[in-house]
Order: sequence, then C-alpha cells, then structure tokens
Amino acid sequence: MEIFDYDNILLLPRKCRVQSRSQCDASVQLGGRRFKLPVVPANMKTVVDEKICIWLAQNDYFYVMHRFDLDNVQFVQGMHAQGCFASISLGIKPADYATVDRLKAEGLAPEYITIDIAHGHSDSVRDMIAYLKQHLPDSFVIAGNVATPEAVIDLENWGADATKVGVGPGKVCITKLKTGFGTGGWQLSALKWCARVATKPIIADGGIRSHGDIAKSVRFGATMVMIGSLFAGHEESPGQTVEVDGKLFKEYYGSASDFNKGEYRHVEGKRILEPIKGKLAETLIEMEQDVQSSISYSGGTQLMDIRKVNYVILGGTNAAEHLLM
Ligand SMILES: NC(=O)C1=CN([C@@H]2O[C@H](COP(=O)(O)OP(=O)(O)OC[C@H]3O[C@@H](n4cnc5c(N)ncnc54)[C@H](OP(=O)(O)O)[C@@H]3O)[C@@H](O)[C@H]2O)C=CC1
Ligand SMILES: Nc1nc2c(ncn2[C@@H]2O[C@H](COP(=O)(O)O)[C@@H](O)[C@H]2O)c(=O)[nH]1
Repeated sequence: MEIFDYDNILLLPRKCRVQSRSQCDASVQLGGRRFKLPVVPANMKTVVDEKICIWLAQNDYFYVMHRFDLDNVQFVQGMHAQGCFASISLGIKPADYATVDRLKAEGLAPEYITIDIAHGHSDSVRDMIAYLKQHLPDSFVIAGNVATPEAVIDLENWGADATKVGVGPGKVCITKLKTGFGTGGWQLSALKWCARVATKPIIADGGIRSHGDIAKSVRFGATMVMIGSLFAGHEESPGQTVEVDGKLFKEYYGSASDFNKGEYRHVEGKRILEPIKGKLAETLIEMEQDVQSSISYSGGTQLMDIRKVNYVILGGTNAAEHLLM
C-alpha cells in the first residue's frame, strides 16, 4: 500500500475547459441537501456555537453542532424555529439514548445526526445506529471516527448513511503519541484505502492545513472534509481571545483534552493558540474560490471532476507518477 499525506502529494492538471473559474461549481450534495462547499467546520466547542451554526445553515453551508454542555433538544427546536436544518452530534452513553427518546417524544427529527466518538468501529456505535434508525428513521446518520476499510464496511452495513474517517490526524490531537494508533501522518492514504470499499459518502476528518488539501481529499474519495484548526481562529470563533506580545489569538482545544473534559482522564487532546485572521465568511469565500480553481486545474466544471486527475508522490523512496486506471 502507498503511504502518503497531504504535504507530499500533488495533483496533476488536465486541459482547462472553462473560460473563468467562476464557471466551476464547488457545491456538493449530502443527505438530500446541496451545500456550497465540501467543507464542514469541526463539531468542537472552540470551532462552532449556536450562532455560527445558524449562520452556516442560512448561507447554505453544512454544519455539525458539538455535543458538549448542550441541550440537543433545545438546539434542534431553535434551529427549526429559525427555518434551518438541524445537525447534531451524539455519543453512545445513556444520556445520548435519553436525548433520542426526548427528540422522538417531542416529534423532533434532526435532519443530520453525527455519532462522534474516538473509536467509532465498535459495538456501541452499531447499537446507536440501530437505535437511531428505529426511533428517528428520517435522520441522515453520519458515524465515526474510523481508520480502516473494515470499519467503513461495518458502519455502512450497520446502517450509517455516511462515515467519518480520521483517527488522530487533528492539529490538537495527541492520540498517536498517547496510544500508538491512528492515521496521523498518513491520513490521505488512509482515506484512499477506505474510499476503495465505501459505497456511501465519506467525510475526511482532520489534518487539513491549507485550502489545496480540500481538493486532495476529494481526489482520494472524500465527499466532504471536516476542518477544525483552520476555522478556530476567526473573530467570531467561540474560543477565548488571548493576547500574547500584542498579538491576538483564539484558543483551540481538543474535544478529548482536559480543557474540554474538565478532568485529566483518558486525555487525547491538547490546547493551542490560533492567530486571529478575520471573519469566517471571508475564509469560506476564499475556500470556495480556491476549490473552484482546483476544479479548473482538474480540467473539469464540477467538484467530482477532481477525482479524474493523476497525482505525484513527492520525495521518499516511492516517488512516482500515479496514473489513473
Ligand atoms: N478523531 C479523533 O482522532 C479523535 C476524536 N476525539 C473526539 O473527542 C471527543 C470525545 O471522544 P470520546 O472520548 O470517544 O467520547 P465520549 O467521552 O462520549 O466517550 C464515548 C464512550 O466510548 C468509550 N471510549 C472512548 N474511547 C474508547 C476506546 N478507545 N475504546 C473503547 N471505548 C472507548 C468511553 O468510555 P471510557 O471513557 O470509559 O473508555 C465512553 O463510554 C469526541 O468528540 C471525539 O470525536 C477523541 C479522540 C480521537
Ligand atoms: N485525537 C483527537 N482528535 C480530536 C480531538 N478533538 C478533535 N479531534 C479531531 O480533530 C479534528 C480537527 O482536526 P484539524 O486538523 O482540522 O484541527 C476534529 O474534527 C476531530 O475529529 C482530540 O481531543 N483528540
């Protein structure tokens, strides 16, 4: 198996078919809705809050609300009251089952539910998918996180409508160091490996450091990418603003860090500071323009045309041009 990551792959251009990059369509379909970009901000406390989720939904971007210190039922009610789709996260503990029961009792079906645990290839996820399919059958269920084709096959067979791939590639992740496991350092080839067996959409989660990594993810099989660090440093980001030597930063911490958990137990995340870089809306517009540009380099007009390009692996002993077929 080829091992590579975002920083040692480059995609190869094909003859351009558009007069302007504005003719390229960066939108993507997921769960019956079309979104402007194949990008979703990570469901983390320092990345999204209710206000950001409303803005994203109203502006045709996908979002997944985090599940920490939050009443999911109130959140779904609030989103529906604003005329927005509801997209929540759940774990697999008794409190999460109680949330499903309350949603059902209130007649509230979130349009999207993401089951979000560290080791998603597990019976506990199988059981939660089954419970959701029984009690909230209209919700589109995303399940993760996983790292292998076996896991993608199992989650799909258990009823997941999409899977989330990425164990340990995140910027505030220390899973690799603490456990010796994961896709940190080879997330892009893990995605390729998983995509070969997937029959439903994959969300590639973690490790995106520049906008070009979005196109690389799509090339290797992602329908969408989940991004934390690139979104955590905006003026409206929910993390605390911190001043260091006259410069402004936002805190960004892992969901499995002691900062999020409130205790030092099974910690697999850390806290860092991200420089503040302006408004979220501006970053999303720049991302859209960059993805449009990627599509034009692929010789296409639609997002999935990026899947057709060849690529090279830079450096290392296995440097080579990789042709399709
Ligand atoms: N993408 C990634 O690489 C990672 C992401 N995270 C994020 O951190 C947050 C917290 O995750 P998580 O701790 O799973 O959520 P929860 O705190 O909700 O725990 C979920 C349940 O799974 C159990 N559990 C957690 N890890 C394992 C494991 N390795 N093997 C067996 N059981 C396990 C926990 O029990 P117990 O605690 O008693 O073991 C708990 O019962 C999530 O948002 C998750 O996405 C965390 C780590 C890696
Ligand atoms: N191992 C851990 N992974 C975590 C934790 N909190 C979040 N995450 C994952 O990171 C991505 C975001 O990655 P980024 O590279 O874009 O910053 C996020 O979606 C989660 O899957 C954690 O505490 N430990």
